[in-house]
Amino acid sequence: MKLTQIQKHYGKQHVLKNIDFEFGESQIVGLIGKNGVGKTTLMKIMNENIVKYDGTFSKESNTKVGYLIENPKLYLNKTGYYNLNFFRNVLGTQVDDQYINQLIESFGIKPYINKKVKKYSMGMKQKLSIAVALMNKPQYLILDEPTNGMDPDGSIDVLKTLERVSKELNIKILISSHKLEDIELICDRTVFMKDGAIVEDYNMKDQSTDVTKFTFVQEVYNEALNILTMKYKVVASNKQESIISVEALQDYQDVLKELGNKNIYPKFIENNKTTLRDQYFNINKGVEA
Ligand SMILES: Nc1ncnc2c1ncn2[C@@H]1O[C@H](COP(=O)(O)OP(=O)(O)OP(=O)(O)O)[C@@H](O)[C@H]1O
Repeated sequence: MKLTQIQKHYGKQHVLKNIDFEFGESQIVGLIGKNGVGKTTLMKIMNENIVKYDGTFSKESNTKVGYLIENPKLYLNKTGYYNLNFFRNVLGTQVDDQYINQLIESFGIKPYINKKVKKYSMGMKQKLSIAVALMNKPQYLILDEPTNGMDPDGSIDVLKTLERVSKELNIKILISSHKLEDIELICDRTVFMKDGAIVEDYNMKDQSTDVTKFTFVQEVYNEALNILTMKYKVVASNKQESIISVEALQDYQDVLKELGNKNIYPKFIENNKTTLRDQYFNINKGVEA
């Protein structure tokens, strides 16, 4: 699944600006940003709910996407099992009972699957809604703020369930949130949005590692990123500030040569430690979302 140079306008409002995004190796990607930065719009392009935009969105043939973007549509007067079965029939998917049972196991909803949904807690409803979103056996799942309005315990339960489901069913998940702690808990990569643009792409496995941070002039940023990505492990990249961090380098001779061959000379190079929280506060200038 790949988005290239996506632009979206609503009237005069420029809502998405030059978005490039690909899942790559990551299993769970967090999309973080304040209200109104364009997270939902981006997700609706990925589930093909929005089809009018500039740029390209492509996915491998036969790729299916499950999603939970707007409020879940569950039949509250019916049981959890009825809901799963109903949506299987509505969608006309070919999934068998074994798949439904696997969902029930993976989501840990067996103890109350035969109870009416109106008796469920918010977290239980949310887990059922996400199970419904997987009824088409997708390879990708897109979730817009799945823990919105939940207390911390409920949120952790839903997130840990998602982590398990992602592994057991081998599904890649994109999850938006404005809560940093949600993202830190389960995501292996975080994409930060600000004012309709992706301003940082952060590999969570590399949290707190030593990095070598390059600052460039804006004009060469894209080319510098290409060169560095080919030869080095890019840990974080910030297009807006034209900063690229790679896994710490002992000396800079080789990298300066690589860049110099293309007439690219960094403005600054420094060795640093970086964490998700640092990145987040850097982007939002110390203001919590
Ligand atoms: N259908 C629409 N028509 C006009 N403007 C829209 C429409 N949908 C979204 N917008 C505007 O586009 C901007 C981005 O909205 P979007 O819902 O994508 O942001 P978001 O990051 O998901 O925010 P939130 O966290 O509040 O859901 C907002 O200013 C919003 O008002």
